[in-house]
Amino acid sequence: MAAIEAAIETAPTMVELDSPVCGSSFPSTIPSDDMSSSSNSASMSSTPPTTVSPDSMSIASEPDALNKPESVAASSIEAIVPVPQSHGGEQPESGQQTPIGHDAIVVAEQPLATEPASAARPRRARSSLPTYNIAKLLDTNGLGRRRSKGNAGERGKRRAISDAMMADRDDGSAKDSIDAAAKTVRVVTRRKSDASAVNRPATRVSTPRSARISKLSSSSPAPAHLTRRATRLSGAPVETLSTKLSALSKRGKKAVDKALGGLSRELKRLQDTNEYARIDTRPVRYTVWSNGKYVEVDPAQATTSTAPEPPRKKVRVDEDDVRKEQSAQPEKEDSVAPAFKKPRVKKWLEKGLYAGQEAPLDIFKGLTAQEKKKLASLPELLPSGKPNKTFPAPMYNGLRMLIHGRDFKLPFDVCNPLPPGQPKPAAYRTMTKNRFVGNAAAYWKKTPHFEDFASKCVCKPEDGCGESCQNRIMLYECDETNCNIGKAHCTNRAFQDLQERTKKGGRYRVGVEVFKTADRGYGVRSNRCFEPNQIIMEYTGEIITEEECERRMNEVYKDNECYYLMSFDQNMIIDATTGSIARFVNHSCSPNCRMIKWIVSGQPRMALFAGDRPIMTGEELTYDYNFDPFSAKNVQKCLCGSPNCRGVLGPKPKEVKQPKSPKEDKKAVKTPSKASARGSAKGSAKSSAKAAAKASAKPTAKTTDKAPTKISTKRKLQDAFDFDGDEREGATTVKKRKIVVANGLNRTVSSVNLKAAKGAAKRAASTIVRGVSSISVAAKKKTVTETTIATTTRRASAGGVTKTTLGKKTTTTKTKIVIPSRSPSLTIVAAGIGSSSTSSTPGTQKTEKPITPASSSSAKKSTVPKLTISSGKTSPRKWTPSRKAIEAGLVALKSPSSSTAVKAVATTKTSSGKGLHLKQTKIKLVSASKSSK
Ligand SMILES: C[S@@+](CC[C@H](N)C(=O)[O-])C[C@H]1O[C@@H](n2cnc3c(N)ncnc32)[C@H](O)[C@@H]1O
Repeated sequence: MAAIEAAIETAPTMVELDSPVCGSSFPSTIPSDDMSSSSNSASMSSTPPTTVSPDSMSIASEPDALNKPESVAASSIEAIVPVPQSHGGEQPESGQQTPIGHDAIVVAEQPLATEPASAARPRRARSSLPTYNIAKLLDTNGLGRRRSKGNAGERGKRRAISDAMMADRDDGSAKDSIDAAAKTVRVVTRRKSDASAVNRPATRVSTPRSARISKLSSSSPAPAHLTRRATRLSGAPVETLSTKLSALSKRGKKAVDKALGGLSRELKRLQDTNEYARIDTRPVRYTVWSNGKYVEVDPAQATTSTAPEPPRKKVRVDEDDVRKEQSAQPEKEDSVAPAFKKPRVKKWLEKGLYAGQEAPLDIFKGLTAQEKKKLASLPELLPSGKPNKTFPAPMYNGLRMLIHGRDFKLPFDVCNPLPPGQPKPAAYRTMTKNRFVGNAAAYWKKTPHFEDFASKCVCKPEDGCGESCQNRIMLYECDETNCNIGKAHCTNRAFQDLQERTKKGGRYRVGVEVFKTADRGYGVRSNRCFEPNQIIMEYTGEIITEEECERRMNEVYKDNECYYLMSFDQNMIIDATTGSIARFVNHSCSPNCRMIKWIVSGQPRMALFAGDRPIMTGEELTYDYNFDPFSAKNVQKCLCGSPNCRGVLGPKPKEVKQPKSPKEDKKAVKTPSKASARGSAKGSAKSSAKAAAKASAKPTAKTTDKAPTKISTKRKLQDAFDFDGDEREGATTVKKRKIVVANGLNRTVSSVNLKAAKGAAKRAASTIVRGVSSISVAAKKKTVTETTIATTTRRASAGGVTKTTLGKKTTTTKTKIVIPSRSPSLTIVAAGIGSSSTSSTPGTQKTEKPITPASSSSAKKSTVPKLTISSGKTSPRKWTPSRKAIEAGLVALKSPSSSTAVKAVATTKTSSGKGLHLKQTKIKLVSASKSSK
């Protein structure tokens, strides 16, 4: 006690001696306005910093700290400095720092108002505020002083000063003060020393330090605000490094000093700081947010460092499991006391959506026979014999969905990723329904199927008017008048389906859109998916007669680049110049669609159907024009880009009429199609179709035509167009062609006809005129060659044998040529371009170079429908064959290689008008099959 008191008393004395000794002009007091300024002023001082009470400095710089009794800054327990009331007549304000010389700052804190002054002040404390140059006293003024935060800018300066001072010291002024005892003291000082401990040489202290401390604390408890705490947050005084060091023996201190020697001086100085010890002196504030809003927290709670616990995740506990566990618990406890917590068992979903619902006893209940049949054939319902060990499907393998069905739906954008804003063709008049113009209606009424369609099919409900439906085979759409099974079961109502689909409108229901192709003008593409054979859109327009067509070609469309004319029946043409967008569908040699003509409610209608494979969104829709250039001059280069492209908009190779071997002829007689002789009786066509349907249903009908095929025409045609090797493939492959009996469902007319070619070709006196022909005419501005072709497609009633007869009355010189019969669904193109074989001299008439003198047509004009196709302008993508090719083509035309041949009469006339030299070539093709002769 006496020692401590002596130490306290010594301090003022030393201070008094300090100034003259040091010779410094330090002011005894430097009043500071506030804490920060005091801190700064300390930093700005030219005196080297001291390490005395660094914490008090840092704490003093924190205004918050001063307000909190438990966090009041002070030195450590060992550095309890009595606060005198007055010194030199000046009383610093509470909370101000009182500088001690330039180096050390002791925070002068007034005792709390609640504490009595006597208790807060030691007995012998001076009323005036003393100043201590503790650094000087400790001989640590040459060392750096720890600074409060935010004074980094002054570091360099401080270092410089410090170095200078160190140099001074090295010069000897302070040499004497460096001795062995001081070494120890310095170490202690550096490690958070206190003045009293340092000032007293270790040798003078006889009692152990711990004893002294305890004595001190018990005898004169320091005011709470002056008691240094290790952390303001913990509130509990901790044993500091200095106390530990001071308790060490000399040897131990040396060891520690050595161990710390690796640290830089700066770090060593900082070792006693909270920052170094990673102690947060500011409470961490936790904010609470709920539903995106800030929640006010009780300030008392907010100031505490304890963070609110995050909400715990709710753990779902299955009540059954709890009960089970509870019931199982006593048993287990009885047997073996569980040492560890039982691991949780993972739960798996074992049932589907409809778990727990009763399965229908009879899944076929309420279904029609057809539905039952369909359901029974579902592979999902067939017993597999193996237990299902994979994830089970919804209840009963999705039976509910299988029975009731549910449409799969996706947002339209997903199905239709096509970018909008395609360039649209110039405005044109549209027509959603065919319209007869002129005599066309009268013509139509004269056709046999105008009455044929009315007779009913013989299907049963379970058949659903499938492939064996004679209506379907005849390409008659079922309706209430001609269908035996009714709408509920009938599947042969494509046009009605189309109408229902498009009735509400909308892009998806319409399903197609016009777009601009790179090289073929406009085209049509799908903006939805289509199933195989599904109806896509109708080809509508004005139904005109051949004569009307010719007139329009010459008068109305003579300047047009493209004609939208489709031959689809005898003497009738659909002119889609005013019509549906189906007219923009381009040709492809590998098409994904077919253009098929149907009779719907007794009216001729044409529609584009998907092919045998589904169509995806964005695909360009194409069909095979079966484009017959007829003359090499009229050929247009095909730009479809398919691998098997024929190179030109020419006829399909497979459509080359297969000559019949005598064997086949015999077979044909035996086939049921014999009943198809149309001429036998009115309406016999349908009955023959029924017979044909039965025949076609039998798989035996599939035969291979092994007879040598004469394809001279096609080959010559290929030659005419100068096909290269690849393009010849089509011609060579038709050498041996299998003739497969068509099954009748949504097949092209051509395939139907091909099937029919099996037998009844020659006896096809009764003709079902059903030719699907497309017309594409290339126009030329200056010289127009007009080719007139009359087409009659005759199809034998026994499954559709078709004969094509092309004919046109000649006006001038007649040149008869015989052309082998082509596809029944012949597409006729007369793209007459300036023919080199005709003179362009106005007023003169030149007979086109006779191709082959042919026998005159034996076909009766009255029965041969005519199709007039006029050539317009030259297509910009004009195909110009070589002369040799032309010759070859002509040779081809005159090759009567087929038993069923078409005789053509080609006429050429040249006329002029309005400065234009019109050269018209009219070719009349007449069916000249041997049988019909
Ligand atoms: C009925 S139009 C089709 C629509 C036409 N692309 C348009 O822009 O109006 C027939 C014409 O289209 C062109 N065309 C169609 N398919 C073609 C193809 N695969 N290659 C070259 N041109 C084609 C030909 O000029 C042909 O005469």
